[in-house]
Amino acid sequence: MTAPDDGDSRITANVLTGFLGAGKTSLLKRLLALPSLSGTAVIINEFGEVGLDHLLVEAIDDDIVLLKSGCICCNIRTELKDALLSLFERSRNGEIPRFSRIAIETTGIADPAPIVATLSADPMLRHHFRVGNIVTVVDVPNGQSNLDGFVESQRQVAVADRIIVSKSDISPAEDTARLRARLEALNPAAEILELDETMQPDDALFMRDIHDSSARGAEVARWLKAETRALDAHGHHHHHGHDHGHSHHQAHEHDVNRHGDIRAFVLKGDAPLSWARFGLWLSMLLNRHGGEILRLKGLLDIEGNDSPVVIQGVQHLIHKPMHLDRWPEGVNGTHLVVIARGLDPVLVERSFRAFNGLSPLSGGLAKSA
Ligand SMILES: Nc1nc2c(ncn2[C@@H]2O[C@H](COP(=O)(O)OP(=O)(O)OP(=O)(O)O)[C@@H](O)[C@H]2O)c(=O)[nH]1
Repeated sequence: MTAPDDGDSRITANVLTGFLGAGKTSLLKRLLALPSLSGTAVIINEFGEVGLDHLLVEAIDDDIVLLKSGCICCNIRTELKDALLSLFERSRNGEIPRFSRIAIETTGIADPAPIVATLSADPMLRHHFRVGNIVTVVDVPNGQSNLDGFVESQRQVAVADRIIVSKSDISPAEDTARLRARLEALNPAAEILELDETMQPDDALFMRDIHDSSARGAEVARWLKAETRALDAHGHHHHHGHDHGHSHHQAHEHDVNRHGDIRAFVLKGDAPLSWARFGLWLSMLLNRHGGEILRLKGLLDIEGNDSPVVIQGVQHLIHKPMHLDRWPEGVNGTHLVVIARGLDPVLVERSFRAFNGLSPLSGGLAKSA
C-alpha cells in the first residue's frame, strides 16, 4: 500500500448502476443536461444484442460507446478497457472533444464491482482514470423484490456512494419509506436521495466526491454517521452500546443490517495505528476475503499524523489513501465502515485489534464510545 498522496489530475469515471429498468438512463440524461456535466463522455453497457439506450441519450452521442456484451464479469473487462483507452486516445488526437469525466452505465443485472476493479486495478486505466462516485438507482416499485431475489441488486447497493430512490412519484409513501430504511441498513455510509423523473438532479451527484478536497469533510462526515446506523462487529447498534447485558444471540435478533448475508459493521480503534501494520493487516484481509468485502471506507488515526487518513476500497482494491485536514467534530480515532458478505464481523474485529496492537475487547462485547 502506498502512502497517502492527494495530487491527482486524472479523468473521473462515475459508475451508474441499478437494476433493470430502475431509471439509470433517465437519470443519466438529466445529469448530462446540466451545463457542468455537458462534456461528460459516456459508456453504456447493455444486456442483450441490441442497444437502445444510446439513442435515448442523444445529447452527447459522439462520445458514446456502447458495449453490447451480456456478461460484465468476463469479456466486458477487456471491452471496457479498450473502450476507455480508445476514448482517451481519440480525445487526445482531437477526434472527439476533450473530456474530464466519463459516466459508465452498467447493465441492470450486473455486479458493478468488477467494473470498479477493472478501473482501479488495470495499470493503464488507473494511469488515466480514477473512480469517482458510484451511483446506484433503486426504484420503489421493484426495489424490494430485486433485493430479495438478486444478489447483484444487493451488491449494487452495497458498493454505492450515492443511492437514488426513483419512482416514488408513482408509489405509496410507506413503500418509499420502507425501501429507504432497508437501503440505509444495507449501506449506511451512502447518501440516499429520492429523485423522480420530474426532478432535476444535482451535479454534485457526480462531481462532489472524496477526491474533491472541498467536499471531503462532508463526505467523511457521512461515513461517520453511518456508525450510528451500522452495527459494531458484535451486532450491536452503537447508540445501544450501554446494553452490556446482551448476548450475541440477542443482539443478532435485532440485526437490521443483515440482508441475506450482506451486512455493514464498524471497526473502531482506540489508539493510533502503525501505517505499516495496518497496511499489512488490510492486505492480508483482502487477500483472503477480498471477494466478500464489498465496500470499506473510513478514517484512520495513524501514528505521527495529527489529521486522519481517509481510506476506501471496493472488494480487493484499496484506493489511494488521502489526508483530511483535521478530525471532524467529535471524532477521534480510527473508524472503519465495512460492508461484507458472509464474513463474521467478530472475527474481523478480533484480527484487526490483535494485528494492530489494540487490546482485546473485554467480555466479547464491543464498548460504545
Ligand atoms: N414515474 C417514474 N418513471 C420513471 C422514473 N425513473 C424512470 N422512469 C421510467 O422507468 C422506465 C425505465 O427507465 P430507464 O431510465 O430506461 O431505466 P434503466 O435503468 O436505464 O433501464 P435498463 O437500461 O433497462 O436497465 C422508463 O419508462 C422511465 O421513463 C421515475 O422516477 N418516475
